Amino acid sequence: MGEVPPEVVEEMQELATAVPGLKTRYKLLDKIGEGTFSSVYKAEDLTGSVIKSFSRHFWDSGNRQERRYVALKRIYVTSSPNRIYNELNLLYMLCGSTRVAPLCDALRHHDQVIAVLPWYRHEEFRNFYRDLPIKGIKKYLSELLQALSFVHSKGIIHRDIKPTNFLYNPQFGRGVLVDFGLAEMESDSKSETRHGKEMRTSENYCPCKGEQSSQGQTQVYPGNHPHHKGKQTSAMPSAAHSIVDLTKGYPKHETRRNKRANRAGTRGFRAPEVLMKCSNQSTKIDIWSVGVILLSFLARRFPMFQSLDDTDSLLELCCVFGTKKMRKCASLHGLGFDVSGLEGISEDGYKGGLAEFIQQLLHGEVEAGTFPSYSIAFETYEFLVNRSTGESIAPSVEFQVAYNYSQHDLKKYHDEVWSDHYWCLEVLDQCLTLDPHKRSTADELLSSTFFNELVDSDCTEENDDEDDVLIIEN
Ligand SMILES: Nc1ncnc2c1ncn2[C@@H]1O[C@H](COP(=O)(O)OP(=O)(O)OP(=O)(O)O)[C@@H](O)[C@H]1O
Repeated sequence: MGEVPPEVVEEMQELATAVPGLKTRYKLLDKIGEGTFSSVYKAEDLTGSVIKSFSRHFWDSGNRQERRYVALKRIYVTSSPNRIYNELNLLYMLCGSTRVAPLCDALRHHDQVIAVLPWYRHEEFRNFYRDLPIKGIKKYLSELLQALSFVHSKGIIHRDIKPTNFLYNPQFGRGVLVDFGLAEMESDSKSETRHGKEMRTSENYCPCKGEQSSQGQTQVYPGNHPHHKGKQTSAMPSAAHSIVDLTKGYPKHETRRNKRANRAGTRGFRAPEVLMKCSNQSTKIDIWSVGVILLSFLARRFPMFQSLDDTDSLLELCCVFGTKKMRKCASLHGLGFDVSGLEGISEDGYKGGLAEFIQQLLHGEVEAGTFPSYSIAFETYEFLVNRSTGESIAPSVEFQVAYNYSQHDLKKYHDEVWSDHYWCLEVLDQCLTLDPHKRSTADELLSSTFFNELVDSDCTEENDDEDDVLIIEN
């Protein structure tokens, strides 16, 4: 570890003083992260109790000393007690998976709250997303989806899936989900239900719920119940809630009530139903964010979407998917969608779907000659061009030299890599499906052909919480 800057040393001293008892159990070593709601420090577990109780969560790098390190997350005093309680409580519920960072210990003194997690040696996404080969992307996604499968099985939505919240080590092929600061129980996210009571009002009802039930079991709402036909009750939505009118803004004298829903998350990663204030949000919002990460890998862009507000974010999606699909998606959530005055947005978006979108992005880089022709990007580009034109691009000389491949090996390599790309694009389409009810679950994705070769090796997640012991002290 390099030299710790004096201001960080001072900050750590202040923290050790602010929380009596901390010094005897943990030795603060460095600051490793700073987010909106917390600062994170690397520390040594002086008593060894954390590692003893949570040993299976620590990644073995071959360096035994590393297994003594923990991460101390100091939650800022500006966070509301409810928020802190929510995060710690959810972390506690999620102790049973090695792909979710467990809460090993928690310290509190007055308004100072510290969560203790194992420390994970990981690589920053920015340093590897351009170069991870397709097999590496497969492993990354499999780790992330297994973490989500576990989280979702507990009925919890993470709400903030993004690369900085999934600590991944490309060398070990292991990843762990962190930061449950925005997470919530799926049942709570549906603002129609509070304290177990159904509260259907026009602000919190989303018609997609009816759509969902028509796809699964039938659910009767006053508006479509035979006895209520023609008798609109005031609590039911009469028409679209509000029009997402991207050109004209909102009507000045809007009489319809605005929709209310949880919109927490990080820009660029939020699912369309979050942007459209759907009150029937589910664990599928996390799957959308997985799709955005996968898009970054394949198109070599990070961040992929950068808009500052919800309207611009919807426009970005509109550029990719086209107005027809976005209108359909909006109507699912009881909204209109009007972009008639805007130029350059087509009805159909990329006709060849996400594959064509990625091809276009990579094409710019091919033209600029910014990536080597034996990289993952070149493989992806080659596959996409071949897919759209049916013509194979001749394997580059650099490629053959770099991998020392004979023609026979090259063909075998291509068959394998291309089938990986084919199935990978299928996973991408399933994640980035606009209709959340048609979007796949983490379990469905994990059983797709793309992950077949990993099934035997690592899709068996142990789920026995027994040896995880939580010690909470004031
Ligand atoms: N257990 C850990 N091991 C190693 N590094 C960690 C660990 N937990 C967090 N970090 C580092 O600290 C950063 C911030 O942590 P975290 O996301 O939990 O805080 P946050 O305040 O909620 O952040 P944000 O506002 O970005 O969501 C992470 O991106 C990561 O780099």
